[in-house]
Amino acid sequence: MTTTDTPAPRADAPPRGGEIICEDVVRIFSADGIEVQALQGLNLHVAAGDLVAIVGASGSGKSTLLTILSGLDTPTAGKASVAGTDLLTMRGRARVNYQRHTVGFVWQQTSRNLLPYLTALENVCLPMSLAGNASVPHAEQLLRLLGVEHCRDRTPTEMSGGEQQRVAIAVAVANSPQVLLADEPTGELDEATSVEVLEMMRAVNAELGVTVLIVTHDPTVSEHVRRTVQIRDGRTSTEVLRRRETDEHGQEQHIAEEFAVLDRVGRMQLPHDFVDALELKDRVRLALEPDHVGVWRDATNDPKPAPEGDAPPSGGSNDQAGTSGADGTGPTEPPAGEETR
Ligand SMILES: Nc1ncnc2c1ncn2[C@@H]1O[C@H](COP(=O)(O)OP(=O)(O)OP(=O)(O)O)[C@@H](O)[C@H]1O
Repeated sequence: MTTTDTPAPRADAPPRGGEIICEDVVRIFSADGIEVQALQGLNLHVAAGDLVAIVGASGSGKSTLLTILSGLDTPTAGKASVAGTDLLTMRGRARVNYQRHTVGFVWQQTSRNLLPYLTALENVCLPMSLAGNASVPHAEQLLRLLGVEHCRDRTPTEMSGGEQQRVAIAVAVANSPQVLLADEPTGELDEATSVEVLEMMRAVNAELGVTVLIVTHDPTVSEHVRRTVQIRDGRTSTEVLRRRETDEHGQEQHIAEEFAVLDRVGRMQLPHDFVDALELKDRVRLALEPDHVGVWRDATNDPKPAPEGDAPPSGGSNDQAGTSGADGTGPTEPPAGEETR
C-alpha cells in the first residue's frame, strides 16, 4: 500500500458539502411483466452541509432513493443531481469517479462496509489507495475523529458492532466526499450504541462539513438530526424540523415542528393521523382563507346536520383537517408544529 503525506483535513476547514436535488424523480422496476413504481415523482432538496434523516415505512422507496443517490442505479425519469453531478446522464468513468470521490456510503451490514482480513487502518487506507493518494496520517486522524484510534490494528472480528460502524464512517469519508449516504447505519446496533454512531455522524458533518443523508427505520435517529423527511408511497410527504431555543428562564428547549411537503405543482399528502381522525376519504372540501387553507370531510352523503358556526364553503360538517397559511400560522392559529400534529 503506497503512502503519501497528504495533509489531513483541518477541523476548522470551511464546509465543503454537496447539494442534493431531486425533482419529480420516478423509478419504475419491471419484474415478471409487472411494473412497480418505487418512486412516484419524488422531490427533495438537501442544502450543502446539512444533516438529514429519511424515514418511511417498509417499501416506501427509501433504499431506491439511496441507491440512486449513490450512483448504483439510475432514475427512470425526473432530475437528480448531487454536488452538481447529473445522475441521469452520468456514464462509465464518470460514475466510477462519482462513487470514489463525490459520495461515501455506510451500509447497514458491517460486512458490506469493511474487508474482514484488513485492519481498521488498512480499511481506511484502501479507498485512498484506489484513488492513488493513500495517507496513513490522514487515516489515523479519521480514526481519532471517530473515536476508534484504539482499533487501528484490529480486524473487524476484533471490534464491537459500534466500533465497526465508526470505522465504516472513517472509510466512507476517507476520500473527502462531499456527501455521506448511510442506509440503516444503526440497524444492527443496540440503542446506546446507535446513539454513539449517530453522534459520530454529527461529528463528521460538523467537523468535515460533509452533507449527510441517513435512511432509517429507527425513530430515535430523527432526534439527532435537524431535519427528518418522511417518504410515503415513493414521494416526500412530511418533514420535521428540530431546533434548540433558550426560553426566558434560560432553559434550553427542544422545538420540533412538523410540515407537510408541497411539491412544485401544489400537491401535498395529509398526514395519516389527520386522515384517520376525521375519516377523510375519496374527496375533501377545500376553502382558501386569508391566511390558511381549510380542509373538510366531504359530508355530501352524511346524515348528520352541519353544526352552526365555522362551516365549510358549501355545506357539510365543520371537521377541519388542517390549516396552512402563507407563513404557516395565523393570528389565532397554533404554531405550525402544533397544527400538523
Ligand atoms: N429491483 C427491484 N425490482 C422490483 N421491485 C423493486 C426493486 N427494488 C425495490 N422494489 C420495490 O420498490 C418499492 C420500494 O422499495 P424500497 O426497497 O426502496 O423500499 P424501502 O422503503 O427501502 O423499504 P425497506 O425499509 O423495507 O428497505 C417496493 O415495493 C419494492 O418491492
